[in-house]
Amino acid sequence: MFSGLSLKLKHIGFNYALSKPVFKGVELEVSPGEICSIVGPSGTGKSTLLKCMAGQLQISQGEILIDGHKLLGPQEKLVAGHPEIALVNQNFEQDEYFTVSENIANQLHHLNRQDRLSFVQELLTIFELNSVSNKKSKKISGGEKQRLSMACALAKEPKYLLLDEPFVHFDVHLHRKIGTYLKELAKIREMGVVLVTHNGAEALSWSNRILMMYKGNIQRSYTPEMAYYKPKTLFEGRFFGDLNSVYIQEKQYLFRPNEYSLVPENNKLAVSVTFRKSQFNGPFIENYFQLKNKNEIVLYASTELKEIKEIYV
Ligand SMILES: Nc1ncnc2c1ncn2[C@@H]1O[C@H](COP(=O)(O)OP(=O)(O)OP(=O)(O)O)[C@@H](O)[C@H]1O
Repeated sequence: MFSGLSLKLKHIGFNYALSKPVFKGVELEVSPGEICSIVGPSGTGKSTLLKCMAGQLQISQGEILIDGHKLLGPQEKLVAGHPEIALVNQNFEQDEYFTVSENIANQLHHLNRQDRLSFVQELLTIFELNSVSNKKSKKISGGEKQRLSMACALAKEPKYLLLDEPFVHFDVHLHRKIGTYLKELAKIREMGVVLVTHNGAEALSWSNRILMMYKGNIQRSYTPEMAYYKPKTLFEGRFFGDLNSVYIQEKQYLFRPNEYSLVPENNKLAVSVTFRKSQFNGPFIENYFQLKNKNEIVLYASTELKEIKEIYV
């Protein structure tokens, strides 16, 4: 499918000094052009895994291969990291005494002057940094620093881009714009992207593949459609939005708030419900119902479903 090159984790493990392993035996392969998201509970090791993949932390077992070559850890080389791998996290690594434009341009020495100027301008525009382009980067806001950090990482034209919650300060419009840009760029440049996020919607709309990490390893690999509509458990499915659970004859059925019918349908099972409340949510109304066992479910609809006593799932 791709050119055969990849960022490959072979059975890697890591522990902070004197602590028990954060993870053990992690296997992962990211191909050029692929966007792969990692989701999972807080403290499970997602950020640590990205730092290992960037060559910033020394793994305790296994190996990491970048396009077939071993990635050296910080104990094995003078300057930690790899020129083909860029990591964007909350530690913004900009030179505070350079302006925003200069910070971006400083990553572009591989280009000639004309291409450098036009790429700087493209990134300033995409990341909406034009109005602060001449400000020293120590004088810009937290959100602007985050955008600059991402612009600088993209300016390096890395083969692999590792993003750790890079969009937390972005508003809805910028979030969508940058996500779309990133997707196009990954495809055009054949850049492999690993995105760690708590935002399930982000993972669903941008990724080719979603990895679920918990209990010290990657437990599941899903397509976005499978992660949303075919989660293995309630625990996993809830990372991607509301998920209902009902028991019919002691068997659990999981379904999304848009996966129901109000009229009997072949192969669908009836569930008795009692309307509780509704809540406006922009494009739809959330209708909350109680089940016989007192558990709650939520259904999305264009109207209030006050009169409904039975649904089919
Ligand atoms: N510098 C450190 N020294 C010691 N332990 C650490 C250090 N950084 C993280 N940890 C521990 O390693 C484990 C994994 O942390 P990590 O930040 O990788 O998790 P995470 O899945 O990214 O969490 P979150 O989703 O909350 O950001 C946690 O138990 C954390 O407390």
